[in-house]
Amino acid sequence: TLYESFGDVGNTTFDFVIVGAGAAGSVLANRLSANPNISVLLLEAGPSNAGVIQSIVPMFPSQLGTNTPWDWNYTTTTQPGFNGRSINYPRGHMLGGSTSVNYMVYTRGSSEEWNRYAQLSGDAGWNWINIQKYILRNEKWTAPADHHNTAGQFNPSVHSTTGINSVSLAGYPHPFDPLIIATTKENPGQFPFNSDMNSGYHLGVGWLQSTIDTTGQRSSAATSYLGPTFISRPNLHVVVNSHATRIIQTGVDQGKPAFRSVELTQSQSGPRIVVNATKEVILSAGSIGTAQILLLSGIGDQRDLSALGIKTIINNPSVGRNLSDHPQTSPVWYVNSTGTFDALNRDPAVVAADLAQWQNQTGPLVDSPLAHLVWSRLPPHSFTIADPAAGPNTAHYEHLFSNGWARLAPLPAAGNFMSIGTVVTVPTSRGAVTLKTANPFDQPNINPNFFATDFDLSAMKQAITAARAFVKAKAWNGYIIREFEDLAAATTDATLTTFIKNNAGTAFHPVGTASMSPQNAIYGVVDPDLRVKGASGLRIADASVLPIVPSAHTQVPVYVVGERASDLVKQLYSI
Ligand SMILES: Cc1cc2nc3c(=O)[nH]c(=O)nc-3n(C[C@H](O)[C@H](O)[C@H](O)COP(=O)(O)OP(=O)(O)OC[C@H]3O[C@@H](n4cnc5c(N)ncnc54)[C@H](O)[C@@H]3O)c2cc1C
Repeated sequence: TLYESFGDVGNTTFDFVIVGAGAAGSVLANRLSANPNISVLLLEAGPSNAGVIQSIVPMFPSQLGTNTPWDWNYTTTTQPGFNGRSINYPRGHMLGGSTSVNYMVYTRGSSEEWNRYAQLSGDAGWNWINIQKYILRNEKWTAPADHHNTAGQFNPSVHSTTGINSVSLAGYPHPFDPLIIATTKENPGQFPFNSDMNSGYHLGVGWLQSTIDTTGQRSSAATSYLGPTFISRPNLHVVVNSHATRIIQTGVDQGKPAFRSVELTQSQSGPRIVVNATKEVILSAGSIGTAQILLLSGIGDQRDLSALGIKTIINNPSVGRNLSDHPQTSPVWYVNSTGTFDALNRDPAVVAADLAQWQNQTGPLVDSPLAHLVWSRLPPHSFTIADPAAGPNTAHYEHLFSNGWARLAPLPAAGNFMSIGTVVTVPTSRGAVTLKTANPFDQPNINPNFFATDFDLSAMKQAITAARAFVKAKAWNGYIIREFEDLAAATTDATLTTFIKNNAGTAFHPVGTASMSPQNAIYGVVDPDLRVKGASGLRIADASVLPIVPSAHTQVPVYVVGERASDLVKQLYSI
């Protein structure tokens, strides 16, 4: 049942209390409440997703960001690697969390990535073979909105049609689709075609798969795992506009502090309410939210906490540290086409016409602003550090094609564009989330520490050079007019560095602030079963537990975390 007001729930004790209704929290709420004898409270700080058209229409994620009620409106600390800029750092603030605001790219990562998670956590349960069942439970492969012939655009044998979260190929063609495919034929050495990058082998150029359903609507954790048949369960209580301010020690179990209470409020100045879990509290507030709640609750680096007057209950310096995220830049080209989505961003009449088509499940709005993806490796001798990729078949960088101007900076008044989002997917820089104050409503300090290492900047330069090589293929003659001015000015190593530092931002994939580590490791925040080290009754399931950012967009990995966490909890309590 969905509640706007906590007072309507009529109870303060549940089997499980889950904080955060994002990619992982929604999965746990669904899977644990499948047993009608188990009561679950799911707290979400943001509003409901119901009727939010900007979230439902796949083409509109750029309307869900900073200065909207659906974003946390975070900014980073000043980033030396970005010429001292501080950037907006979007995180979803609504039911479904960031899956309600994201760009819907569906990528599982390489098999090597998961095998590395198994190695880093000391638990084979996280390896590629063993997580397959969670991928299959999550994914519901569906026909794209235009029902075009998809033969050769994906490999049906690696997909599931029986899961819960819709995934499809693009439902509207882009003018450059044939040019991208022609490039893979012209230059298969550098840009080989990959018929399905979600098979465990992701290198190459492939058709984009997105969490969009067959009617051309976003499929999020809210529309799938918290869809009408699930959210109406009487034993599942979902309360929106509920900000968890801290977790509270409730006793000591076998020498460990137990945390089975959560304090929340429905407005900054409103009363604080305490809710209790008879079994567990599960934090799923994301890489920023979970770290902040732990620190506010006295779980963190004692030196930092005492400086803010917070009593330390578990002294663990790993909390909030080890933040890793993907840096991204957007090289842009002028193109000889009126079939880009730039007109949509200039002319309200085009928006109205496209929306009318979308109501009939057709037209350009049934897709996200992204198209094909390319996953590539740097040449073997182009870097001197140990290979930061999970293995020889894991990409160092990614290209994302967009059929228009895809920068956050304002669209120029004239011109048609193509963007190639360029992402370093194995960054070696590490940052941190720390508290600014002890007030739960003050933003924490968020420092992704972008381009803190030479490798990360060098990889970005090489990735942009590769994007330029891609559009040099003959297939693009007559389509590409020229590079956008700032890219065209980046002709030397120094000017390319300036271009990158002035333009780079986040690819929105922070992880690692409550990392899992082997059972007895003295670093890390959770054990491989995702229980908080040194605590009782407290688990974490969200992006924060991933020890390294995967060479992938992160929603699928986090859905897997949610599914596996659900299994581990159900097994432990025989439910
Ligand atoms: C703009 C954007 C674009 C992205 N694009 C893609 C993409 O195309 N493909 C992809 O795979 N991934 C993408 N991602 C990343 C992906 O969505 C996230 O990795 C994933 O959703 C993380 O899941 P999570 O459960 O850790 O956190 P979230 O999904 O962010 O959920 C956390 C939830 O906890 C709530 N919360 C936080 N603090 C509190 C509190 N104190 N009290 C109560 N509730 C709280 C939040 O409001 C939120 O609902 C994108 C993310 C963003 C922001």
